[in-house]
Amino acid sequence: TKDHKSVLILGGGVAGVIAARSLHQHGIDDFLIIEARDELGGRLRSKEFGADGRQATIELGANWVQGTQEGNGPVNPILILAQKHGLKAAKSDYYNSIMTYDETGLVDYMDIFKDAQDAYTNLTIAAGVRVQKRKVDCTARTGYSLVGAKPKTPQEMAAEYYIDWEYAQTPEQTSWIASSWANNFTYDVDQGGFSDGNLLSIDQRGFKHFIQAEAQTFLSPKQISLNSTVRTIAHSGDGVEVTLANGTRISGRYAISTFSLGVLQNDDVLFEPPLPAWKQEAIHSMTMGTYTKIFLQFEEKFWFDTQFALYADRERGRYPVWQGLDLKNFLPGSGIVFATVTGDYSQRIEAMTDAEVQAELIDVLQTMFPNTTIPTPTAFFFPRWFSDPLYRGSYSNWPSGFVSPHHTNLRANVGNRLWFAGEAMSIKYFGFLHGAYLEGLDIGTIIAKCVREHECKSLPVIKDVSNATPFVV
Ligand SMILES: Cc1cc2nc3c(=O)[nH]c(=O)nc-3n(C[C@H](O)[C@H](O)[C@H](O)COP(=O)(O)OP(=O)(O)OC[C@H]3O[C@@H](n4cnc5c(N)ncnc54)[C@H](O)[C@@H]3O)c2cc1C
Repeated sequence: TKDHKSVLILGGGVAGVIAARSLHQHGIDDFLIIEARDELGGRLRSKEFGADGRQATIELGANWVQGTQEGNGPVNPILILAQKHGLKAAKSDYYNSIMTYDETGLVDYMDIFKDAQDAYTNLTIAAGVRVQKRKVDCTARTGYSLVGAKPKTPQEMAAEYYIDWEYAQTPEQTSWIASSWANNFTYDVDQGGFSDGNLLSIDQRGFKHFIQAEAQTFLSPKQISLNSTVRTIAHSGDGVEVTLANGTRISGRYAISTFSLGVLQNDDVLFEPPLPAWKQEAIHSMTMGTYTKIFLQFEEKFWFDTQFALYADRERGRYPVWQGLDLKNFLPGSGIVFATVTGDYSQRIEAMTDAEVQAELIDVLQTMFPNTTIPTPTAFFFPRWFSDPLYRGSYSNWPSGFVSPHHTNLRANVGNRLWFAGEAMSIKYFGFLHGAYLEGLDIGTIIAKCVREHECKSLPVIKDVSNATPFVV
């Protein structure tokens, strides 16, 4: 055993760094962040992309501060950090700076696009009514159908997709109620949200800069162990012992696992003893979505001048959303454009070669721009989040079969010594950076109290998640 610490923080993403900062702020510095990669930031991952001499920093993972602040209302804590550390970001105009395409090229179907937004507003309002009436959750697809939105044409499906791509799963896979509150608590000022504004990081130090700079304000090198992959987490009433891939063992009185839901679901890290049944049920009942950005660089820009473009294919989810970076206020002259796919489509392309995916994208661009001969890109890249054993997807999404007690259990500690934090544990902001931040803050604060007072007050657990009314067959 190499070391003994008061607290082991497993994972150095936003939740891990902010948990560490909470401990520090409460006078506890005897902790160690154990991180598999060679830097802090987790799903804030940037990359130098482009042909030689024409490279730019692109974001493979999180890119937006989603929901900023309106007036003196509640502020997204990520915005505070971004401003504190001078992050360079541009205003993202999702709904106005957009052009629409289909299989015949440029076609204006903004009326359909607006109808889809109205349908989504109706969906969230109807979800609120269900909450008040204590009605059960259903899928967002059920919700859409009940508010009368039944997209059938490629344009209608693409317009609807422009809302659900954020959940990285289809309305069939997504909770009607939870997706609505997730939207409201981040974007809807009338419902206590931050704002409907979004800032896209174009900082050439990478979006990760804000969290790495924050870490530098309080962390010393001896509090971080990089390039250290955790294989097993042994936990008992006395503490936690972690074994790394190289055999090193590190122990702590407490541990906070901030690994993604996907990592917990796929046994990439083993718990000894295995996690209790109530915890496993919660872990496997939430879902991990995948959101994939596919980057292309060309010698010259030949595409739209708006920030976004929507492409309606006959197949729902086939390369529907495009974003240009070669724009004033973004990365002018970069020649970079990227498409986003999500969910099952992400998994599909992860199973293909880069060359195959590139060929499909060129094909779609050729359809969108029939009067241009699409040249060969000078650079091409997309990350494989779903297959990556450090993530197994991009972020969590709440399915309709996942009920509130499941969430209570997902968040709960196991015994007094093993705790959990990270975006998936945030009831209001699951999926988002600010969800990871607020969970790190909360659990770090709880553990600081545990360490100081030698006693821990557990989070609630519901051992048997049961129906209010039994099934009668
Ligand atoms: C493609 C994509 C786009 C996104 N877009 C946005 C966005 O625009 N805005 C937004 O708010 N959110 C966005 N998100 C979500 C946001 O990135 C996450 O919610 C947040 O970064 C999660 O932070 P975390 O600390 O909970 O987890 P993580 O960042 O996953 O931190 C966990 C850490 O554990 C490490 N780890 C994993 N396994 C091991 C192991 N065995 N041993 C040691 N270390 C390990 C990982 O390397 C990681 O650093 C996006 C995510 C992705 C992937």
